[in-house]
Amino acid sequence: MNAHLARLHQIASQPSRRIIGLMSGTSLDGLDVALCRLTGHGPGTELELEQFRTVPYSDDTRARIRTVFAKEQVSLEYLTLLNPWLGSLHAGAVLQCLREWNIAPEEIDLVASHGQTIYHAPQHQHSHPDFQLNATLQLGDGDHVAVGTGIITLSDFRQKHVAAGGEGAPLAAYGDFLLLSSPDEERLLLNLGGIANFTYLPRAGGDASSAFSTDTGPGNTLLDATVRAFRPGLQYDEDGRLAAAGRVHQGLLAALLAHPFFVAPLPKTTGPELFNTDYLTEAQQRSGTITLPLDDTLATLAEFSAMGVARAVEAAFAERLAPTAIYTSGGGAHNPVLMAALKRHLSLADFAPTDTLGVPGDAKEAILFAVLANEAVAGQPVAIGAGRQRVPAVSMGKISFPG
Ligand SMILES: Nc1ncnc2c1ncn2[C@@H]1O[C@H](COP(=O)(O)OP(=O)(O)OP(=O)(O)O)[C@@H](O)[C@H]1O
Ligand SMILES: CC(=O)N[C@H]1[C@@H]2OC[C@@H](O2)[C@@H](O)[C@@H]1O[C@H](C)C(=O)O
Repeated sequence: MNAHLARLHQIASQPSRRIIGLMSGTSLDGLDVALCRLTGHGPGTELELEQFRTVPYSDDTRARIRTVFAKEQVSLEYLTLLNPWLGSLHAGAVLQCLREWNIAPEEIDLVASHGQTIYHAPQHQHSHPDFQLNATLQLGDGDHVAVGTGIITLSDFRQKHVAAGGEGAPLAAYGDFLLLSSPDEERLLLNLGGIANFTYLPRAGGDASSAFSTDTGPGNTLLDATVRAFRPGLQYDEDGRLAAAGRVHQGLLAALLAHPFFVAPLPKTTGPELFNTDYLTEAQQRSGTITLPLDDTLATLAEFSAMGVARAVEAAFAERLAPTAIYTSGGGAHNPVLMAALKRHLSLADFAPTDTLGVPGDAKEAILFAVLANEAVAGQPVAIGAGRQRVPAVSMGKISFPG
């Protein structure tokens, strides 16, 4: 037997595994590195987050990714070069973290690498009628991560989801279901990243077929892009200070919300391919607000993100009360203006960070991929959302051996 296959067999048979989850989201702030000890698999999975660090991206790395990120037309040569380059960069980041944590690569069982989403093209969003299909592309080749770290690596998690009828996202529901279901309450887990999404979790032991996750629209992506455009040098509106000084412009808000995405059935996904500065400019033109001051624009964009969330929650729970326990994660949870708007629109809910459930919000998505890798080697396809379109019961991740 191939020695790596034998090692993988042994890893799959262990009672627990040490898995490094890697995630780099749409905000391009850096690579999230979560060293997880996962005991068991399936709904009984126990997580111990041993270490977590975000390895910041340099301006050069950000610039390289932005050269192709969410763009319809790019240089194919550049894209080809970026794929192994990012894989090697991510491998280097893993080794750097392991050195800091005083852990040898041999002590790690698996790396679970999401890669960098470069383009997300669900059928409802892309513009090519020749292709009646969903597609999504993540770069950061898994073989490069495996060879660079010497650790068996699972990567490219989203393709199986697409192949089985999903949009390739959000995958959050699969990990949330395994780690965060509670017998005591139904939950909404709200992630406020570049794009916002939520997972609905029925009570543990209840009807798993009703669990699902959906994107709701922009989280921080339009806020960040606007700050970057008006204030070069700033990456985002820290603590929502600029937005807090502004006022919501109802005309611009209505123009921003006038898109079919907000009335499309759940679950659905989106990305900065749609929600970008062109989207904002077009809404400003329609509402005559091109000259609106920056603080008012940001206040309106925060309200827009919150209303996207509120509309998706209303759509999901049109026939009954929505769960009142909402647990937040992602960078937007640190934005008080966004949080205040959410609390106004979902006034019956109690909000708490996922940290109170033992899952630090900033690490949650990196942990998700460690959990998916754990299921792929030791568990079963995660069966949730049955009967709902676009929530296939699959195990995810492609396996790369280091030699
Ligand atoms: N103190 C803060 N005040 C305001 N906004 C903040 C603060 N801290 C983080 N953010 C916001 O959170 C963003 C980073 O969020 P996060 O890391 O969750 O995004 P991501 O993982 O890249 O996104 P996605 O989930 O879409 O992939 C920043 O770009 C910023 O907009
Ligand atoms: C295609 C893609 O990378 N989507 C991301 C993005 O960032 C947030 C939102 O849009 C979510 O759908 C997804 O990531 C998380 C980890 C998910 O799949 O659940």
